[in-house]
Amino acid sequence: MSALLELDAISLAYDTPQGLLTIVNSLDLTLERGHIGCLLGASGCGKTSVLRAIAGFEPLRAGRILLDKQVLSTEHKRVDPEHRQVGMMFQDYALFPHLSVEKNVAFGLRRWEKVARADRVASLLALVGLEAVAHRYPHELSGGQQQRVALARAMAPNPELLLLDEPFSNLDIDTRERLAFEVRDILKASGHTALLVTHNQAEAFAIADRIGVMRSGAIEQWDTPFQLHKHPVNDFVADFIRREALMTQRAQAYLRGGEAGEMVIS
Ligand SMILES: Nc1ncnc2c1ncn2[C@@H]1O[C@H](COP(=O)(O)OP(=O)(O)OP(=O)(O)O)[C@@H](O)[C@H]1O
Repeated sequence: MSALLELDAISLAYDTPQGLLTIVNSLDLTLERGHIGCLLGASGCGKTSVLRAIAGFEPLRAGRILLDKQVLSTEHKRVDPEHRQVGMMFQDYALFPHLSVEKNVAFGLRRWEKVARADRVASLLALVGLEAVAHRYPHELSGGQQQRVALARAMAPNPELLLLDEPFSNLDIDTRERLAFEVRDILKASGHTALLVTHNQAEAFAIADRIGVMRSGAIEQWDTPFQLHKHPVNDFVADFIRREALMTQRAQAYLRGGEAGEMVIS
């Protein structure tokens, strides 16, 4: 395995009327190619800011962001979002209401040759199980279907890295975890590397190969779900993980699979 995404001591801050507000201070993270990473933490700890910085929407105050060894951001340099090979799926899905499912997915492929574009859209719709609704409009879909359109649209140009901001937050609680497993299967089937943020532990444990537990702009532990559960590095991580011990049976089954990440239903 090789590192695809590297955050090397990144710092982020916002200009506010009260002065410069530092949100993230010297954060490190390495995500392997083909892995699904997840930033997990309470509201306001800086998860979305980190995602936006990786997408190129926020400047760095210090540190470096590298994708496949290419420097995307430093304090002095910022590659434009559209030139980063990074796809982002937003919390509200941001689907185009006047475009059909098919056309939403094809949106980022406008420069592709017609036949190649149609093939790509068809294979993505098959992957996310939406062939039957290809001609419907977003308002004619369930929340889960809309989420899968948004995922297919983000995956369409085949970005090196997918960023997913609270991808399940608009769905009801019963649907969330099921879809987290479904999205994991889709990402694994397509071989995509992805980083998502959530404040929901069951979702994180359902989907991720690596989870970063965040507190106040820092990652306390970046590890496998199994290690986080069994060997938290400090009291904060231990409390955080145990506090949400109401994880569903499927997440627990995934954990029982240990390091291999296989689901063990017992
Ligand atoms: N443009 C901005 N200007 C000033 N402060 C901001 C800005 N964007 C975010 N913040 C602040 O930065 C902190 C981190 O915000 P961020 O959205 O990254 O956190 P988060 O962990 O993703 O939270 P949530 O789970 O609620 O989305 C918060 O205190 C937020 O109020």
